[in-house]
Amino acid sequence: MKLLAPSILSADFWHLGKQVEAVIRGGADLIHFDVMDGHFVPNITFGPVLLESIKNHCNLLLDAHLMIDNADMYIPEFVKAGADWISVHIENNPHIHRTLQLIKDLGAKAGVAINPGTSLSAIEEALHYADFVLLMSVNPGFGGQRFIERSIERLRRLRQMVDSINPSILIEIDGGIKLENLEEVALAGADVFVIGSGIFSSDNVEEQTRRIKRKLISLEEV
Ligand SMILES: O=C(CO)[C@H](O)[C@H](O)COP(=O)(O)O
Repeated sequence: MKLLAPSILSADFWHLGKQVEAVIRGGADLIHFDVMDGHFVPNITFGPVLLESIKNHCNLLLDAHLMIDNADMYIPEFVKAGADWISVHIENNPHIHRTLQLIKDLGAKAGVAINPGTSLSAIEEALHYADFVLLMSVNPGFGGQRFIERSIERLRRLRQMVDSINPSILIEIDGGIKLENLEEVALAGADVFVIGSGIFSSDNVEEQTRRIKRKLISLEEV
């Protein structure tokens, strides 16, 4: 199963509700939230209040990618606000077992996220207890960046690691994914596709979501 997770980071916030409705009609599986604190990454976005207001009008799973320091302190608030999936970074969460367990104990799916410059070996141990891995294919902080080509090779290696250590884990890829490189990324082993500018920069967000979702469905049969 290939899942589509539009990232609202690139949405038009004046029309946020309408844009979320458009991706739902277009076939999105999750809504992805890029939570940034201006410390771990050089940008500031939003917190649990925004998730909560969307949760109240949306039946899709909400996927919160926490690019923040002191994640343990905020995880309960994100779960309370309606986050179904939460990912935290290996780079600034040294007690990753405890943090992932906290997410699971609160009833959400727990993901470990990894930056392009971090060796995959850093998450090997966490694969035994995570529900998903979020592989960054750009340096986190901003939407609309170019896909880092080496991510394909990393994705292939991660697929092998996951298949041998814990095949139930889903691999989510995030950054620079467009309709044009979807096939290459899917064939390298991704299960969940976070797409921001590749959806929200379109004049027709609903149709663009539908095109991407159709492509993902066709790739499930490959
Ligand atoms: O995590 C992110 C940035 O830190 C974004 O989710 C990611 O970059 C998606 O945006 P785009 O599809 O435009 O690259």
